[in-house]
Amino acid sequence: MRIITTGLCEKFTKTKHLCLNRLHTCVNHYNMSRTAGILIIGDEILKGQTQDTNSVYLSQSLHKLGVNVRKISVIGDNVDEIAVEVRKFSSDYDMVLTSGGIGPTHDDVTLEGVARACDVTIHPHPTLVELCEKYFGVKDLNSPQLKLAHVPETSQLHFGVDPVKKEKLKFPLIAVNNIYVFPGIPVLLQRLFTSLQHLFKTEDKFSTKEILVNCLETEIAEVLQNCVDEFKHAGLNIGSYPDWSNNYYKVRIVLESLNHEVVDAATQYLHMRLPSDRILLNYVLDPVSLNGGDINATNFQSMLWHKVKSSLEVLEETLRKYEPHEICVGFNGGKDCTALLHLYHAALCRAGIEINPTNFKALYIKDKYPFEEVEQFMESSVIRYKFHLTTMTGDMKQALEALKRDHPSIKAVVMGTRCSDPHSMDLSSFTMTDSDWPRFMRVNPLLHWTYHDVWKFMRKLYLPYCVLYDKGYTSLGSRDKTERNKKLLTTNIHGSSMYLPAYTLQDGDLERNGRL
Ligand SMILES: Cc1cc2nc3c(=O)[nH]c(=O)nc-3n(C[C@H](O)[C@H](O)[C@H](O)COP(=O)(O)O)c2cc1C
Ligand SMILES: Nc1ncnc2c1ncn2[C@@H]1O[C@H](COP(=O)(O)OP(=O)(O)OP(=O)(O)O)[C@@H](O)[C@H]1O
Ligand SMILES: [Co+2]
Ligand SMILES: [K+]
Ligand SMILES: [Mg+2]
Repeated sequence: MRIITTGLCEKFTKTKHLCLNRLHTCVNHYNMSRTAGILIIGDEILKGQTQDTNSVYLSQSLHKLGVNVRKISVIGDNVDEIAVEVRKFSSDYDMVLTSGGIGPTHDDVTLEGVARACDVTIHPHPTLVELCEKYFGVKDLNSPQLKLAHVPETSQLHFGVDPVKKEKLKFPLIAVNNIYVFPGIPVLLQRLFTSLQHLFKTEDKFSTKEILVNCLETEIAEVLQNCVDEFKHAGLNIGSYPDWSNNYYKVRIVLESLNHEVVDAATQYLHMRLPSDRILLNYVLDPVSLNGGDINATNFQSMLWHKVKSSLEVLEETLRKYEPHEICVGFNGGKDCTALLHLYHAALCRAGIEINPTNFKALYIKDKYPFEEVEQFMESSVIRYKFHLTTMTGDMKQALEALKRDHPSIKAVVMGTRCSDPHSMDLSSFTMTDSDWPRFMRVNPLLHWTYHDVWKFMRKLYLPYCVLYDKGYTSLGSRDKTERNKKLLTTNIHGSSMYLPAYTLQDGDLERNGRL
């Protein structure tokens, strides 16, 4: 390997360093980027009374600007502790960003801490005094209003310009050496940061690639370690993040470097060594935003496409017969209504109906012992699809009576019932409820779908579904009356028993095996 030792890397003039030839990669390029430390200050955060969002905002924003955030620290409103931490951060990192503690009350001591860290005193800054006097109409230097004008002697004031309105902001960001003192109020902090990005911006940009794998972390740890070793001089950062809630992958591998060639090479390295059938290549992060555009002939085998088309026709007919606010989807987090919900959303989009909680409604009849996982999934579905969920409790008939009474505009319930469900053989696409039931039109677009059709549809489109279906459940009722399907019980390579996911069930007729 040829080693260039002459001169400085064109990108990094900070330190003289070696460049390894092949990838033109600098030893520890990654670690040589501009570094930052973030200090979150406030007793309320340590007590858990306020949730800190500023560190998330700052670290994301700095990362986008090519800054390597090395540490986030949370400390209380204590001058000594602030001074110690600021001093350490200031010498350890290229820049320090603090949040909080610059208000007018006794517990706002950040600027005092910063002054002490820099061995300077606090004084009233003429520009700030003038600003505060104008803003608050108070002239007394000892007033709380003018406390805001007392800053470390060597402070620099940075006046930002609103990137949209192009107006100069009223209050500046206070900086002492490499320490930037932000207010704790998130909107103020964000406004200041966006208006002063140039202070933090670097020449660098992180290049990032993701590999999603459907393996356990234990199964890929060795390959990842080999990759780390292989690229250890190339300035590569690899993260492995398990996701327990995703239905399609178990681990997200993130590769990152300031040199995109390193990321490309490492990605290729991993693609060659990870089990290829476990790597997700076309994962769709947000199937909902496709507005049903993914529901087309190319995505499905012809038999299933035929059924999908018929179901959409039933939904189109429903939308001709009823106003959107007269329709709701019977949604209990089960697999059939999850597929249905997506189809109905697509039908609304295709009909040019705006997606909002008035036009898109669902009904949940909650029984006494719901699975927590089901309810979590339902909550995330509400956010994902932006529908209004009406929740009714009690026995199903009573709940439907209450629905009639409390929501008289609802005339039709779209359901995920299939012919193979109990008592469902003779249903049609449009069947009124039985005479001894509260009267609603039951719309059944999925009647002719099989168990496997539902899974093929959902998994092809990467629709999220309730995690219980990945843990051996194949049909869901209440918690006290639902078990995993024994047909999915198997033994893993280490000899312990485990359940396979619902979509692997061979015989669809056995889907209700776990229903007691
Ligand atoms: C909106 C709605 C209308 C229903 N109408 C009837 C009905 O008319 N006759 C009936 O026997 N069951 C009716 N049911 C009950 C369902 O057929 C079924 O028993 C129930 O959804 C429980 O299904 P599961 O056993 O698969 O969980 C209705 C359910 C809902 C949500
Ligand atoms: N408690 C409920 N609240 C609202 N709708 C319901 C409820 N129970 C059933 N439904 C409607 O009836 C349909 C048929 O119920 P079923 O339990 O067979 O299907 P699922 O819950 O979608 O899936 P799974 O068969 O896996 O449980 C559902 O798809 C849904 O539209
Ligand atoms: Co170099
Ligand atoms: K990890
Ligand atoms: Mg169910």
